Amino acid sequence: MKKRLITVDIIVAVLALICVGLTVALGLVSPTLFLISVAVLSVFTIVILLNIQRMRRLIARLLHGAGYEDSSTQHSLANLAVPVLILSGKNIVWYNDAFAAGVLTDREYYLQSVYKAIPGFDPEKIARPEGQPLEVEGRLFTAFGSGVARGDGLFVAYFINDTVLKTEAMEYRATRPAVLHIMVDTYDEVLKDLKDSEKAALTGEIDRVFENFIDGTTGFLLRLSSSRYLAVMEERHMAEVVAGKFAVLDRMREIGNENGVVTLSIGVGRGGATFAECEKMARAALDMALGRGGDQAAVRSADGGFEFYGGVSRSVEKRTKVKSRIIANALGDIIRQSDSVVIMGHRMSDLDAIGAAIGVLRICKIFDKPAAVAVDEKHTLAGSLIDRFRRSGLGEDFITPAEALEGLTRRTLVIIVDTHVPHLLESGEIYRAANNVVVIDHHRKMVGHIDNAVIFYHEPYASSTCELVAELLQYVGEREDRPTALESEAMLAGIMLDTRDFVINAGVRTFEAAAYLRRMGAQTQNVKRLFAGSLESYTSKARLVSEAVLYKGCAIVASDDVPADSGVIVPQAANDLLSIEGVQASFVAVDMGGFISVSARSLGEVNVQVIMEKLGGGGHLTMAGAQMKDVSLDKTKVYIMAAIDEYRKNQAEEE
Ligand SMILES: Nc1ncnc2c1ncn2[C@@H]1O[C@H](COP(=O)(O)O[C@H]2[C@@H](O)[C@H](n3cnc4c(N)ncnc43)O[C@@H]2COP(=O)(O)O)[C@@H](O)[C@H]1O
Ligand SMILES: [Mn+2]
Repeated sequence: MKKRLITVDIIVAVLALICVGLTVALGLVSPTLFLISVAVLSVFTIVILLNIQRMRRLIARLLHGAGYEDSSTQHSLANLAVPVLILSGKNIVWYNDAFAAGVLTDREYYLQSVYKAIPGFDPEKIARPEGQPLEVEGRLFTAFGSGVARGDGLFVAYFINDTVLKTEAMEYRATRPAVLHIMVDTYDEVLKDLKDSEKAALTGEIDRVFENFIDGTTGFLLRLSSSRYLAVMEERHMAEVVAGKFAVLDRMREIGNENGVVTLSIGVGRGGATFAECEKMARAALDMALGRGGDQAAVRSADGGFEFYGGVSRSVEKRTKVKSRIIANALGDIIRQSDSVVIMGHRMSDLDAIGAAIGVLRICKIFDKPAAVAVDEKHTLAGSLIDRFRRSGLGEDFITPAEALEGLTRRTLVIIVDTHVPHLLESGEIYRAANNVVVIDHHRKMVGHIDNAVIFYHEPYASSTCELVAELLQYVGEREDRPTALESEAMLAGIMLDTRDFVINAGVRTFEAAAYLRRMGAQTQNVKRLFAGSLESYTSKARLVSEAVLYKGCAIVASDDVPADSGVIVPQAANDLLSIEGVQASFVAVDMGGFISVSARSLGEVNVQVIMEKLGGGGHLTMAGAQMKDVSLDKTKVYIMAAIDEYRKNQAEEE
């Protein structure tokens, strides 16, 4: 077909050249005849131009073959109510009346390029079983076709007008419900000690922000209590709220007084099949937002995934001693009802995990229950603490996970400390084999957390798990049931680790817990000794610190120059880097042989949790980490820098 087109083009060009040549020759022989022939030529050209569409149609008929004319195929396609188009290569050579009336309606398109006539037209996509969605003249079609997708063969395309179906489907999706559970985190704090008129002015400001938030939508917002709201909005508006990264969090944070700023926690359920399902998802999402420290939005989608927005401010301590007392009573009851207790922390346990486990062990001893701490002593960062207990004749308190598993019965209680996600446990097998599980943890809520615990004591506002356990100890047993000095020092070590010696996250309750442990005989100099390392590890740590480069207020180290058993020197180097002037956050990445481990720290101005989440890790605002497989150190450094870039960009936008 292409060849035929070229032949026609050549013949037309040759004839035109002959005409021009003859006219010129005539002009040389007779100027009068020349003028006549020019006039005839002009009239001829005008006639051709006036009939160009008819000629195109004629040529098109010639091109798609005389055999096709008047054929039964042609008649069946011509009369078909479905718009049909025939192409030769990229050129439109035929279409039926339904196509002219319903697809390209403005003029004729014979011998025109289909790509110009129908932008986006793709023969390969059209030939797929699901066809190609196309928009032509404001109408929506799905085009199906067959034939030679490219080249010079014939290609037949059918156009199904599904404008109504698609617009209604879009409208259906855009009007799906999204449910939002909203909590004003700091309501009581900011209103504390205010005069009635001041309270009215401040709550008026809060209401105005909420009104502006919902007014731009077709949804509604209901106040459930002074600090709790429920909103329902259409998916089209929810998508805008998400695209705007929940700007309402920032608007609200602009309100405040000397007591603090107003922060929100928002849980969103979207994509559920019913209102009830979305509401349930929203509740779970709010739980997650609060569990991560508040001042953020958590969005739960139908596939069970979470997305988080915000979370830039420091969390406000929101705990009550009443809750501690209730938990202590409930824990006492369940320990009493069990035959034995196994306590375990997270993998690569540290002083907070083992310190808290030792505290819980004391609670079990108060109730006279056989109990032990399951720990993998080959992979622990709390070796100095466990050794100290062994040297004091208390080695039997520590057993291997395999031994614990062997002794597990239906009535064994498993108490998990310092983590709340199954994949970080010292032993997933012990957890899975347990009938009764209790969780005590202070980490920000993570996706996929343990959901079958009889007691889930989760306090993201606590500095450490040891702080929580030290409080529980004060409410169990009789007056004389007290932790020993050795146990108190173990718990104080956990608090000092997670607060970096009371610098980070140390609230009133932290100091109260520390004071209690001091009263129980804990000596800080003994605790400090648990942190002491060898000269070799000190030198390695100093080397790591010296390799730091500064980038956008952050110190970054990427090194393979660490001893095989580098243990605590990596997090310690990250801690030390924060003492350098101008460093707001530190990131130390090392090759652990098989994977890259990153320790990230900040003093609170930078949320390292958000940055580490971009690398697949997590943690807290001031202390986070990530582990990466199949990636080089250099690449890790690039990823860290990119995550810092994005964080700084978001920070700048929020300011
Ligand atoms: N992949 C991850 N997902 C979620 N959360 C993660 C992930 N990887 C790490 N995290 C959390 O991030 C923080 C920080 O972890 P880190 O490894 O950098 O630091 C922990 C210990 O290695 C470190 N540590 C232990 N002993 C000492 C010591 N003697 N001196 C200094 N530092 C030490 O302290 C961190 C303790 O963290 P904790 O268990 O959370 O209390 C951490 O939360 C990870 O869970
Ligand atoms: Mn820990």
